[in-house]
Amino acid sequence: MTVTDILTPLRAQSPLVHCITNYVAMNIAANVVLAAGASPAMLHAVEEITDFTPISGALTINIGTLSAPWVVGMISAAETANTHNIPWVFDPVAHFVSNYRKGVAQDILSLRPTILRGNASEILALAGEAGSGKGADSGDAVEAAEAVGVALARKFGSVVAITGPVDLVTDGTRTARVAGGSEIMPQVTALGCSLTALMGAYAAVGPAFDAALGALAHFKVAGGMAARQASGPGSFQVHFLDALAAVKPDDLHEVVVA
Ligand SMILES: Nc1ncnc2c1ncn2[C@@H]1O[C@H](COP(=O)(O)OP(=O)(O)OP(=O)(O)O)[C@@H](O)[C@H]1O
Ligand SMILES: Cc1ncsc1CCO
Ligand SMILES: [Mg+2]
Repeated sequence: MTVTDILTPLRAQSPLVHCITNYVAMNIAANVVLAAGASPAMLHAVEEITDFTPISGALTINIGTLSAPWVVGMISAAETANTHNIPWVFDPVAHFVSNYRKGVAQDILSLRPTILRGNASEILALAGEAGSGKGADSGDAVEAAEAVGVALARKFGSVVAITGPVDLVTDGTRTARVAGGSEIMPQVTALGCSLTALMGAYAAVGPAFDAALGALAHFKVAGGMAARQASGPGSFQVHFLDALAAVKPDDLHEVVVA
């Protein structure tokens, strides 16, 4: 399967991406979206949703550091996106760590995100399967979550992206895998959250499956480039932003393996 070139229109249009994300991810996610070529805005107050979500090219919702007032904003933003046909991406960070978070994740999922993006432990737990996730970090293999990913895609009409050493994306019928990147990537916090934000930018300019695949490939290519320059997780972050900006549309085909 080849990657449809959505990166060219992404950079040409630089879509506005409304990101509701966590305190850990806000800065790096905004920098990732900018480096790739789009325009992020981080806001979550329910009072701003009716003005802001409809003028955005896409919405992303990440529950990494949630609290009750934020949840009201998240639900309102997802409903507003649905009303206005704005694509939105859901990242159910560590939703299995508390009953509260579990319930919030199911409430947001029931609103049928355009794309669901999580690590293998998060995707497994959405279907009630006990995995080995440790907080925000995955303890499960992507392959172990594949069947659940396909079932969730069919149930909610979402494209499901499961990340790890080899990423998997499915719409319930088609499946593609993306290899590459670097073992340093999970050692840098909030890179998955940043990928969710970038997926929003891709979804603003292309169909959901192609958008998810394009964003996954963009991360893997940039991760590989950055790892060749970096001497550890710290310098990796700097090189990763440079690499995201340097990636060319044709580079993305190299990492799609099936
Ligand atoms: N072992 C690995 N080798 C290569 N790439 C990896 C590896 N683990 C993760 N990645 C890549 O790192 C990026 C983030 O995926 P990951 O599964 O770590 O997200 P996450 O657990 O949600 O992260 P976070 O919650 O810290 O934001 C993806 O692009 C993924 O392909
Ligand atoms: C470490 C961490 N804790 C809550 S959100 C987050 C960022 C990675 O998901
Ligand atoms: Mg995550």
